[in-house]
Amino acid sequence: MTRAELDKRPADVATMFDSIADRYDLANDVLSLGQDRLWRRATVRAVEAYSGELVLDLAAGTGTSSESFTGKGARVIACDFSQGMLRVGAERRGGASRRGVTFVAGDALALPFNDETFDAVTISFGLRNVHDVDQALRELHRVTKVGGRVVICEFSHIPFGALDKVYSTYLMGALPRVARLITSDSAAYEYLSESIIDWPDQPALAAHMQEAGWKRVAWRNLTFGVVALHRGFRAQ
Ligand SMILES: C[S@@+](CC[C@H](N)C(=O)[O-])C[C@H]1O[C@@H](n2cnc3c(N)ncnc32)[C@H](O)[C@@H]1O
Repeated sequence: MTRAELDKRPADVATMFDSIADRYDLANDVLSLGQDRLWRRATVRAVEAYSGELVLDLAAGTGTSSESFTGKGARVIACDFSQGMLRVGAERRGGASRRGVTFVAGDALALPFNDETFDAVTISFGLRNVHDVDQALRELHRVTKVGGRVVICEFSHIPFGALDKVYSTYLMGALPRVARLITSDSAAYEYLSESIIDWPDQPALAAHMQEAGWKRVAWRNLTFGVVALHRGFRAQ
């Protein structure tokens, strides 16, 4: 069985993602009923990276989203601590540095970048898996230039009781069973469901961001709040 527990020990999380790396993107499409593509497009629009800008895509995994940030000429550093996810990403692109995206191994809790390096930092479906969320938010703030922005795309909570109940039933019942058919590893997806249910809601995550130093924090819900996009700015 390959799964992390909710204490999210870094070695367990990295091993779990190593083990599902090959079929990770296919599983996303199926389990989200294709919604993941809409969520990724919304994230790219929120980051709005322009030519000459440098973007950090943290917990980039196989780099599924990373290349879309280069659309207007920005360069992207895709950083992750799972060697398996990085390997699959680099193999698919024919190298670790291609078409404006460079893969770099690194831990969100101690990023291998100087202060004020990036114009924009973003993390999609990664923050929930990090052992110390507040430390990761501080590290993202540290490596962002003054005036730069953060965009966090993460599973969240549906603010309507009845709909949230239906969604929780899907998460705990059907999702791990379908995932087993695709990845032969339902354990990693049981962790996914539990970690989503355990994750702070939209206002609580915004409060964590403010504590880490981010200003003008705001969010918007996607697919009724299944996913939320949080944004903030570095002021000093
Ligand atoms: C669900 S995947 C998301 C991948 C990608 N961002 C996407 O949207 O498909 C979560 C990723 O977070 C990475 N991760 C978790 N904790 C991390 C940490 N402390 N430092 C760097 N990456 C981490 C995992 O290795 C995994 O690739």
